Amino acid sequence: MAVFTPLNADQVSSFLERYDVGTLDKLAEVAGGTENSTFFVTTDQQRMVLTLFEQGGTDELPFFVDMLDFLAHHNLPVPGPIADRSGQALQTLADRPALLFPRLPGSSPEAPTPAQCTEIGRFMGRMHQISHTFDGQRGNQRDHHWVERQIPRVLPFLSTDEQALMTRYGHALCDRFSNAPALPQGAIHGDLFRDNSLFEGDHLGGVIDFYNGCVGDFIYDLAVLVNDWCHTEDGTLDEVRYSAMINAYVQERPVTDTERDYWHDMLKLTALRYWLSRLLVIHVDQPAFQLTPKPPRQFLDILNAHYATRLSDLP
Ligand SMILES: Nc1ncnc2c1ncn2[C@@H]1O[C@H](COP(=O)(O)OP(=O)(O)O)[C@@H](O)[C@H]1O
Ligand SMILES: N[C@@H](CCOP(=O)(O)O)C(=O)O
Repeated sequence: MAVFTPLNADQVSSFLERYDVGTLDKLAEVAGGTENSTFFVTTDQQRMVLTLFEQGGTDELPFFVDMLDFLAHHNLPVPGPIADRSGQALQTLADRPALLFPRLPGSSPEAPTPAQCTEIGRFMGRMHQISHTFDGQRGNQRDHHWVERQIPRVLPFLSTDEQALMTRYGHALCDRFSNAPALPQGAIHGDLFRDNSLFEGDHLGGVIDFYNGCVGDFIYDLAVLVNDWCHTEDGTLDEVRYSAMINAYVQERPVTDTERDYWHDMLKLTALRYWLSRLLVIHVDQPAFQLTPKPPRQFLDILNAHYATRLSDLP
């Protein structure tokens, strides 16, 4: 997908005059964006990314700015938004809210190595370890309450077998989490798929796309990570990647007994969350822009894999 709102070099040059970042050398549209318009901006001083926000709900942008600032100040490899000369990060450009970020190095892994799984597990453990002190407020918009509300919206589009599975799994999981004690919480990424990470070899260059970021259950974040990073093409789960990831995670943030108790159901709940969100994009809440939809089936396979084979417990 190309950008939704094109910009020319004059517009960006005068935009950059608000900042202390040098003068424009090169402007390039980023083809891979799915929700926003993204540009690589290079000046005589630095490499940056400019994002124009195309979706509604921009009143939540200050939360994302605060969260990224917080994480960047704790030396995590995330793009802390660049502020203008008056200290303001959030701007307007071409009638869209706009943010300028440092451009982080690397590319997203397709088949992560165990060493990359160790790195990303360590990143998430460190992020969670510090993030219980983050005081921003935004609840998890894709938790079990959301799952429960969305199930009836997609059922009409499923086969009889899939309807039965979604109803059975959905009710069991939502029931379990509705009656759960409070799980440890803090700032979480909420969508740390491989395509939101950048690696140079086995070194983590950075983590991007925090727009599902919120204050939520730490093991929700970890389960999203495991489901995307540790499944193979045929939907089976790779124990080598999994062990590398969770062992690195618990070295940074030890988990509690309650988290261990809920872990396997959290893996299932988050698989169901993506089966649902991908179905919604195709059948119910089609985006304003034409996108190539991601396959919902992948997450049904992961969900079934969790019911068929229990991964090892959290250390
Ligand atoms: N800070 C960054 N550093 C390097 N590349 C980035 C950065 N932010 C975004 N990108 C690149 O831009 C692409 C689209 O950005 P993303 O925030 O994921 O947009 P969208 O929300 O539209 O999917 C990413 O896949 C990545 O290649
Ligand atoms: N990583 C997700 C896309 C983002 O999820 P959403 O619920 O914010 O649409 C995926 O691969 O489906």
